[in-house]
Amino acid sequence: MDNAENRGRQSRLQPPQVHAASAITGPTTACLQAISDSQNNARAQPTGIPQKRPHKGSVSQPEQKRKTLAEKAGEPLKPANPPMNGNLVRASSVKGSSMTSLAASRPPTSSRHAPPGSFGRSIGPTTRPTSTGRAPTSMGFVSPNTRPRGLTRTRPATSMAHREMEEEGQVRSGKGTEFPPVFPSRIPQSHKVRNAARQYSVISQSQSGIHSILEPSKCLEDVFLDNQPPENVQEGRVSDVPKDSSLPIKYCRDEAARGTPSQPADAQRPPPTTPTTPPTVTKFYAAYESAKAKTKSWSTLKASAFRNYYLCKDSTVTSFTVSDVDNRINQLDSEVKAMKETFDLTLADKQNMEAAISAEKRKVYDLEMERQHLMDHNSQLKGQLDLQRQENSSLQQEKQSLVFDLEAEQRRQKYAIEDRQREHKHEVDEIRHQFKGELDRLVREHGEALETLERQYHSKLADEHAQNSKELQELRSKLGAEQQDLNLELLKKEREIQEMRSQTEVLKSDLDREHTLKTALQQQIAEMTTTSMTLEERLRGLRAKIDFLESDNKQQADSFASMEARLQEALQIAEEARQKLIKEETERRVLFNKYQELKGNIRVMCRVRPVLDSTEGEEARIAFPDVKTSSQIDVTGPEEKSSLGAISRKVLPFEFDRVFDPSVHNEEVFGEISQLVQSALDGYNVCIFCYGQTGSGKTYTMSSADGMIPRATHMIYDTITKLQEKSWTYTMEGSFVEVYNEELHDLLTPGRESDKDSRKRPEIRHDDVRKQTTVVNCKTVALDSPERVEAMLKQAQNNRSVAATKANERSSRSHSVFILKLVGYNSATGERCEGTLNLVDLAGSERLKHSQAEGERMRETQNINKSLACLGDVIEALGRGSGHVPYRNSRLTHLLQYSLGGNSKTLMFVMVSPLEAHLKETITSLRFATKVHNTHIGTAKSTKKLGSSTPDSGR
Ligand SMILES: Nc1ncnc2c1ncn2[C@@H]1O[C@H](COP(=O)(O)OP(=O)(O)OP(=O)(O)O)[C@@H](O)[C@H]1O
Repeated sequence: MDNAENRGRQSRLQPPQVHAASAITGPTTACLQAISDSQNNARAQPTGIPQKRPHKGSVSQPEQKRKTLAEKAGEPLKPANPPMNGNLVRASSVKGSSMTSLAASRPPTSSRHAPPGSFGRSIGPTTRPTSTGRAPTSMGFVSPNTRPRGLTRTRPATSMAHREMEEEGQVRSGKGTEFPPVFPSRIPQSHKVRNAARQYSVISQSQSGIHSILEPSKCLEDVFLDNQPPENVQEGRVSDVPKDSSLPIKYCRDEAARGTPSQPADAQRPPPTTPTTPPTVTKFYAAYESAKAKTKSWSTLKASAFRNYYLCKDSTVTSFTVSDVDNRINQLDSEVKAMKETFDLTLADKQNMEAAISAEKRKVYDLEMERQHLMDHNSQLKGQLDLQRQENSSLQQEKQSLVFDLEAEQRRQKYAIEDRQREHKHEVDEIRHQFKGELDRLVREHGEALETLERQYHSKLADEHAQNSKELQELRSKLGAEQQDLNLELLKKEREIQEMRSQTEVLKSDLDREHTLKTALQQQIAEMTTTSMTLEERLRGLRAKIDFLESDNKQQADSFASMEARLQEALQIAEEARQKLIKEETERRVLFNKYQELKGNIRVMCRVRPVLDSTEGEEARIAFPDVKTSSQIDVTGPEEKSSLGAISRKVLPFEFDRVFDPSVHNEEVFGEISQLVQSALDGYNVCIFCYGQTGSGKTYTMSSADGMIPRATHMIYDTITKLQEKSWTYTMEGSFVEVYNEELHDLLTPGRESDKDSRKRPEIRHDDVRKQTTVVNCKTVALDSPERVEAMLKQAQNNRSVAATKANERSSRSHSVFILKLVGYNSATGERCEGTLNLVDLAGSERLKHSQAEGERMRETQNINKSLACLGDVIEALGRGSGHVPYRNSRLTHLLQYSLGGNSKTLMFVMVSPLEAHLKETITSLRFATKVHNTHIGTAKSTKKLGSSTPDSGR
């Protein structure tokens, strides 16, 4: 359609009559206005929807005679068909549904104005609320681009279609609801083609599922703008149009199409815009044009045959082709068949859609029911809430009233309490006042009574006091006299005690002196006895002389005087002799020490024990060749095999300070060491130790009943006793310790408590000034009698035995040291001396090389090896005169530090087993002893070397 033509036609449109317009209901007016706006604004916005058309197999129905606008206006208004409810509108957008089917499926009771809360309310054309925004509906008809509307404007029934078109524009022009084909003969070919194209599009799209209610409106708009629309087709929404609608707008169009004068509308309307032909339409237009050429004659014939309408003044039929009627009829029949098929398909679609609609309806119904149920529930809840609120408010009011009551009660109670307090205060004041008076009275009475009683008691007390004082005075005087007597007696006794003490002291000193003098006098007496005897002889001679000289007295007196002088001379000589003796004792000590030094500070002696019984095994070949000096021992060594296979045994000679054969007893042995014990008494540190393998006789030599220790102590007692004559007094203290695994243990502490508590373990302390060693945490026994020494040795032996029981042969694996401290004082000369005698029983030396011990035994062996090696190192260092002597390398040498060097004297006994089985150990011990012996200092023997071995005759 060209624009000029449209414009011309539109200009002929008459505005609706006022009365007719007034008869239109609100929505209809709004619909008209929307249509008008739509047409004026853009042709692309369709406003008309074709009326429901019957489709009963025929292509078209003969049109009813149309009434003019005036005729229509003259008719009474028919009641409008029920407006399309939401279901219908929604159904219009369902794929494949047609307007006819929609109209048919519309429920007869549906109302355009659905009740509030119904589903239709959300989409129906009801009056909108005066709001600027439109609430979205459940069906989603509201577009975000919805244009603003007037506040009071009624929503037209076709507004949905208009909005859809506004939103989607011409893009969706090819879509739409299927509607029956229209073949108006008065429609220009272009419109026919367009309608055919739309029809085709509708059919095809209905099958493809794309459908819209808007498209028919546009199609009709395109058609009816230029031509009269068929009856029952109304501009606007389908749902708004009744079946036999005769709305003024249609007649306006009719009038305009027929040229009936009408109100000029061009002045009020903007010129319509040229519609844009969609590409689909263009395509089908071309197809239709080609088909038109073929069916032109048929169309003409059809028009003449079926529709006299085509023979009107506007008819363009110019010729008729009669000869091809049958053919055309056949074609028509085929077309009709095709159309029938199309309608059948449409009907099927319709049924499908109806089923879908009914399903949706059910859903809607269910939703509606659910919503209704929810609303009911909500209303119930609301009711409950209201009830609760009412209850709450009533409770609040009740609470408020209670609060008021409570406050009032509190106030009342407060006032009552205050009143009570006041009353109580008054009462208390009154009572206090009364009691105060009463109290004052009672106090007064009490004071008076007290005063009376006090006076009475004072007088009584004064009497008693006087009496007591008198008695006390008497007693005091009595006690004073007694005390005085006692004091005097005490003083007397004290004086007597003092006198007794002084007398005792005097007697003691006299006794000492007498004791001293007694010895001297005994000598003097002896001398005097001799002298006396001589004198007696002389006296007898003198008596004879007296007898002879009886007559000569003077001669006798001279003789007595000379005798007196001789006696005095003898006494003087005795005193001089005593002084000389003391002096000689001191000189002896010096000379003895020098002698010991000349003999050497370290001496080595060898002792071979006897074979105890025959079960001990074969006896080794040990010889003692030097019978005179007894200083050599020859040991026949083990068998040796020469390169020629000859077996020989070497004789190994060893020479020491003294060698004791098995026949020598402890007494003789002690005779050799007694000089060293004397050195200890003289104030020297002496160390005597026994070295040798287990069972070689170390303990026997040292600690047996007649061993070195008891003999030394006995000798010391004897010497001390003798020295007392020379004004020497001695104190003697003994201690017995054991060195086991490089730890000191006290053998005199019962139970070995020191082993349990490390704080009580014996510790070595050296006094570098006095050159003395002290063992702290160690029991020291004052040995004031030989019995104490024996008891001490017994206890030490017991303790060591206990340990030996627990640790198996403990005595063989520990060093025992008997320490005897000797402190002497010479009261005559004031000399003082302090010496120590150490008697050491070393652990068995055989473990040095041949032990295969493990674990605890290995530790013991290592400690024994270490201590014995350290002892050898110390002795070697002393022999070399080394500035540093490694005393601290072992606990044993540390303990014996001041008994192994300096002015100390050391004696080593090397003990030898006589058995052949112990030969190796014997030779080892003798070699070690020789090494020590060769380190002698200041002795000629120290330079002695071992003599060459004399080969024994082979077997
Ligand atoms: N000169 C001797 N005369 C007689 N018997 C002796 C003599 N020497 C040792 N005996 C005996 O030999 C045995 C072993 O002696 P003793 O226990 O003194 O050896 P030991 O070297 O001290 O051993 P251990 O190292 O195990 O203490 C003892 O029975 C002892 O009485």
